[in-house]
Amino acid sequence: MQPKLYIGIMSGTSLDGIDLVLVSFNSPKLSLLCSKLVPFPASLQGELRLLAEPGNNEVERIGPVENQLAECYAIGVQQLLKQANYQPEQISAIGCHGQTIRHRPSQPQPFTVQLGNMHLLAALTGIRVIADFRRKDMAYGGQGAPLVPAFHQAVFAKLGQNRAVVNIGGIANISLLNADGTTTGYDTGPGNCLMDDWVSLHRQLPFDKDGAFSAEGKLLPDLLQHLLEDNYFQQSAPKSTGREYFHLGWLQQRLSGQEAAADVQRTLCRFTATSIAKALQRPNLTEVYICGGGVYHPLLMADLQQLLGPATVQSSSVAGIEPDWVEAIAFAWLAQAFDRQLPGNVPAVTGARKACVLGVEYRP
Ligand SMILES: Nc1ncnc2c1ncn2[C@@H]1O[C@H](COP(=O)(O)OP(=O)(O)OP(=O)(O)O)[C@@H](O)[C@H]1O
Ligand SMILES: CC(=O)N[C@H]1[C@@H]2OC[C@@H](O2)[C@@H](O)[C@@H]1O[C@H](C)C(=O)O
Repeated sequence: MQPKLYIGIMSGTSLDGIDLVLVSFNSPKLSLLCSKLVPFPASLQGELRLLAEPGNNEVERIGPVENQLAECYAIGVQQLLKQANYQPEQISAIGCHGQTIRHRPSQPQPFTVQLGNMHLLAALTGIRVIADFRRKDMAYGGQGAPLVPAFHQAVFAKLGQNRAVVNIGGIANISLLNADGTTTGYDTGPGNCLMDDWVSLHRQLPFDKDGAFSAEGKLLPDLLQHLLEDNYFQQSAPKSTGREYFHLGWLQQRLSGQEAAADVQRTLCRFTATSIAKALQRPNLTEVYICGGGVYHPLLMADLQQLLGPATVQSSSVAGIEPDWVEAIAFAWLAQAFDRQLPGNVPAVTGARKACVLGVEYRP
């Protein structure tokens, strides 16, 4: 059978830009043909940041931003196809996550919002788009997140071994790929988002490059303890969260104001590592694969290795997938699962009442 080509588009909670991948699926094998990061224009990034904070006359602003997102996604698709030397007619579909601006899975009327005018994306690219992956899972009582565990299971699991995959983006999420073939997982809490907010406040940098700011500070054990006391960490799974919960205000409420800025940064790094490590505690865990931007923070990786040993903590690249592209590949994978009418959610992860085919089709 001819391999099928899919494009995956992910723009995550860090708001650094759009990850695009071109993937060839020749079931059960997949190969990454081309990848690209398209940064957000500063004005769109600013708008998205504001829309992700509740209460800024969002309704009037959402419309234009949805169109601008579609335009940016389409530019990325065109650049990706040019770079890889493919034509739109050769692509089966684009799997597009959209841009999350609100995620409230646990209130009496749960909802999640991913922006992006997917009709416009289909019209601009001439390619079918599969999007709106989260809301069907929610309609069946699920959290609508995390969705990557099904993909992690398909590519990283090995029967007889307890493995874990950890995505450390703005928010961190884990997939536990158990020796018996079952998969569980959830959002563990902040990944890089609080470190990003803190270094931006004190050093006017978008993120703590190579962990330099964290490395200047010392760990504040009382603050670490205080941060870990938040109710989110006591809740049992299924659970998922977002930047509307873990933001700068959340951190500032827990500070005395006497702390040195670098010490807070060091403690935030340990906080992310500890919340992940606590979630992964189990006998006979052998391999932990890390993806997402957190893999480039050396102190975070060292903290994780220290807390999780004797399991090995390594980049997902050792298992054959570059850490920068795991999430975008997952959305290409979810689009091909839609086309094959295969379930995309893992009910044991999201808490949904049933396994569902996820996504909605937008035709050009
Ligand atoms: N060299 C580096 N040193 C330290 N941190 C880095 C480095 N490169 C990337 N990061 C971190 O990774 C983040 C981006 O990660 P990623 O692109 O995985 O997030 P995302 O996909 O937007 O988020 P999410 O998975 O929550 O949707 C940056 O904001 C930064 O904190
Ligand atoms: C609502 C939403 O967009 N959640 C994201 C976010 O970023 C990481 C974590 O929080 C995860 O739950 C999810 O993304 C991945 C792709 C997921 O659904 O698996």
